[in-house]
Amino acid sequence: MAPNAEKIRQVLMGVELPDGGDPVTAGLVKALWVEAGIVRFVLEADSPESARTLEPVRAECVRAVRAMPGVHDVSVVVTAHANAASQQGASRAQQGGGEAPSLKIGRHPTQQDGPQQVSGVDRIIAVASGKGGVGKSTVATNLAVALARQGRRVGLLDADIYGPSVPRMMGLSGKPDSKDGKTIEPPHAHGVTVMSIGLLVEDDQAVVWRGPMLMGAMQQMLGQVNWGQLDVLIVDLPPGTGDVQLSLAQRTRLSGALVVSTPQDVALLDARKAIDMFRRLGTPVLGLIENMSSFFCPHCGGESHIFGHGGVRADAERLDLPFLGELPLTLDVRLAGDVGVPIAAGEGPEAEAYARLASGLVAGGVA
Ligand SMILES: Nc1ncnc2c1ncn2[C@@H]1O[C@H](COP(=O)(O)OP(=O)(O)OP(=O)(O)O)[C@@H](O)[C@H]1O
Repeated sequence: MAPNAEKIRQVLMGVELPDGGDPVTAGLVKALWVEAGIVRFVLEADSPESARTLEPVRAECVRAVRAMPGVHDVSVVVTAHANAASQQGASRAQQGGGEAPSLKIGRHPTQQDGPQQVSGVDRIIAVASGKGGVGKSTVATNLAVALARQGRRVGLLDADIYGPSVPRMMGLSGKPDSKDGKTIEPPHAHGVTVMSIGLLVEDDQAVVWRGPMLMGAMQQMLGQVNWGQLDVLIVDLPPGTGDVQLSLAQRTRLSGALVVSTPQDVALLDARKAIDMFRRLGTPVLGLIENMSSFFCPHCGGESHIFGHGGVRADAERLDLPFLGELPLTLDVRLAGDVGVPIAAGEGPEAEAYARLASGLVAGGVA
């Protein structure tokens, strides 16, 4: 069985620091993330100088965690403390050595007063989920395509820092261009203008970003990308209630959020946390969507409810929120996502389900 975060911490307490003690007790282990045998964390040093001395510790941490039964992938990155980096940046700026505007993603954010409108974009809808893997990116992608098929001018921003899957689902790869060195030209696919953190950084780079860098990256993807004129920008958020969600809701004028969940109790529990977060942030929750609602066996045609059924509708009623529909669990949806042609771009019952979802949002004036 794969170990949990607590077990990983215990093992890391056996790793020795050069001047004695261990990285956990010394408070160096940050952003520990464990899922299905994959372990990622940051060793955060006080300064760039001490970060350089931590390489042997990093290697030892990787070795120790990798030796644990059930672990099959370990990634550990050493960073210097965010405050140390920003203090250095500030002092450079004071000395007249401030950085030129750059397209490098992951810089610290600039100051702004309250939530901002994104130039040329009429509405921004965040697609959120409490739990990972419930199909949030699938819904965001297909909804964007379905809206575009109904004649809306649609953008899709993949802000899922920890698992950007929109490029694959939309069939996109390669770094986007910049004509003037200041603005990023986003690619287009299936009638949708798309930008993803996954198109801008190496696979494992953004995973180690902390709050300010995430905020900076979000600000750049909204403000430095040439979105053109859009009726609606769909933002695929990371799962949960972290820095990206907070930063987006506080810094950008959102029309609202759609919350995707499977009908399972564990997913619903997390979805309620996401709903609560949006309510506290003053972001309207536009409605709840039940994904993987029913499964139709391709062999016998029988219907089964693998993750239960109706739980999201019941929650929507209880929380007095709109229930926007049920989307089936089908092999074709998964295959379509894997080959980069979203199911909503074709014909059939799944595409019709997305078309209904899209027309409901258009009719309601939110998309
Ligand atoms: N209705 C569905 N039917 C079949 N497969 C689905 C369905 N919805 C999602 N999937 C598949 O489930 C997997 C996870 O979906 P997806 O990446 O959209 O989830 P997510 O909630 O965005 O995950 P995370 O945010 O944790 O990366 C993908 O392989 C996707 O193709």
